[in-house]
Amino acid sequence: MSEKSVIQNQLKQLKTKLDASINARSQIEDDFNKRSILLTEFIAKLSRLCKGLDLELDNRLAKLRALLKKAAPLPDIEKEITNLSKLLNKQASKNENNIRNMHNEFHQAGAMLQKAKGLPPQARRELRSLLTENTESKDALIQYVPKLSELLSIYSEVVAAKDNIKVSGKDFAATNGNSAHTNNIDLASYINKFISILNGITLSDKQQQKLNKLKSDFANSSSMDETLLSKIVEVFNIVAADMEQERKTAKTFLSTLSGALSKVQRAVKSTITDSDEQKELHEKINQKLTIQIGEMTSVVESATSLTEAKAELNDKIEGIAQTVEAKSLNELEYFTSLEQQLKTMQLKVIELEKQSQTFEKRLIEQQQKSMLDALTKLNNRASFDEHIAKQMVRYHHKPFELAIAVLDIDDFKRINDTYGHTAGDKTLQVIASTLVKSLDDNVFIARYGGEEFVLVFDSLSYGDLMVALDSLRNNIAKLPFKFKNNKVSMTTSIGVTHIRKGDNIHKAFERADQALYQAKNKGKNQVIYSQ
Ligand SMILES: Nc1nc2c(ncn2[C@@H]2O[C@H](COP(=O)(O)OP(=O)(O)OP(=O)(O)O)[C@@H](O)[C@H]2O)c(=O)[nH]1
Repeated sequence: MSEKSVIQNQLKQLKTKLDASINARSQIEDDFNKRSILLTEFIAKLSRLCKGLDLELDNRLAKLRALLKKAAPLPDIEKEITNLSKLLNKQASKNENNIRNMHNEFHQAGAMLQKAKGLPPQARRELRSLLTENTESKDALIQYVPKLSELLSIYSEVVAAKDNIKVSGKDFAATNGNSAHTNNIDLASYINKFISILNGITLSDKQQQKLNKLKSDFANSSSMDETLLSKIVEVFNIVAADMEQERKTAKTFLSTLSGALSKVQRAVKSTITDSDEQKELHEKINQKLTIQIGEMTSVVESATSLTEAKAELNDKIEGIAQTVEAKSLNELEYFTSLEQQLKTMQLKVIELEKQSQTFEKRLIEQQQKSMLDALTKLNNRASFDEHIAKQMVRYHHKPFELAIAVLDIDDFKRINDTYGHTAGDKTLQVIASTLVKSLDDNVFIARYGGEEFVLVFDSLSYGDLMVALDSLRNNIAKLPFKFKNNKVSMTTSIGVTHIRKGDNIHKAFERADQALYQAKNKGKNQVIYSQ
């Protein structure tokens, strides 16, 4: 083999090693890309979950997403993640404060009730055990705060009324001899007020069943006795049990979230350290290579004969080959360790994804629940407000046959008074399901409150609307209700109007309500259209 071909051969081998080294390098780059995609996905998920919690948190997450999108340097990303962690902690302590206030409110009201005179012994015992059980502050749900406060104030009102009734009952009895009558009137209004509050509470399925049972027991109570007060205490217990459950779920989720975030933070940090060390090592190897190549050039320049040059060049090429080999080896090690980290991170993201899916599902369920009426399972008033607001926006953008109908059950009070509240509830449920069965799927149906329903039609002209509503009215009138062996028929009055140019929700609703009023005045069981 000639000297030239030996050198060519060695150069060829050298080139193959350099190619391998370039390949390893591009694999590392791919790996970096995969990592940042994972991190981006993670942050996107985090943003979705935290959306609306806090404006600053939303902004910080948006900033982090922007950094990831433009592939900003890792230290910048790490800094932003640290800020985010701090903010999440701040958010958590803000929540804690709210909860602590709520907790104090709960206890103050409880203490006040304990002082109330004439509290039956059983209710007093249960109240005491409720307060003792709840001495520790909870991570309870803020949305229950107003409901609980309302319940508490009603509870105190009932207790106060109980005392007043006793006193005024005596006075009344002295002059009139009819204290029982006064008692019943006050009791009915408290029961109605209390029931309408209970209707606004939506709990988990298990606790909701208990609450519904209590609601009907409560409605059937006829005297301000010990059982009635102990039932109110039971309502507290049920709500408190649901709050406890909610607290546990939220706590687990938040700790998983912050755990996952700190793991990601650690992974990003270790990537930075790794890549810094890697950079240093590469620089050293490159320096060594430059020196070795420089030495090769000076060998060629100072060589006096080809043989001398050949021997020296062989040595130098050997040296360079070893350096390149060391470089590839080092890159391979780095690649393997990165791959390992990537796998770990992938697992963490999968785990987090599962957790966030469960949490998201729960949030959606809760949101849906809060848009449904607990008794009839129809949309509730909040849901109607949201629906009609959207329809009005659509209408003002491009008018269409949008109509609102208000439907009210005739003489409903009679059912409650004659057959009891449970019969009244059952009637509401049967009428609700008749509305669903009688109307097309595209009609929006909601329980507006009490015995009043609201319907939204989005494609019927006057004639078709009146046919649909009259047939609905007829279907309800034909329902074969039977209470305490008596056949009872129920009728409804309906007021309806189309939305006009220049209408707002309030004006249109008022017009439908006026039409309903006319229907009632003209003898009930009819549909009146307002122009
Ligand atoms: N059972 C039951 N009754 C309810 C509920 N919400 C409201 N009510 C009762 O519905 C009745 C409504 O009575 P009124 O407003 O006098 O109306 P009405 O008897 O239907 O009379 P008209 O509307 O004039 O035909 C009251 O007795 C309320 O207590 C509920 O969720 N369940």
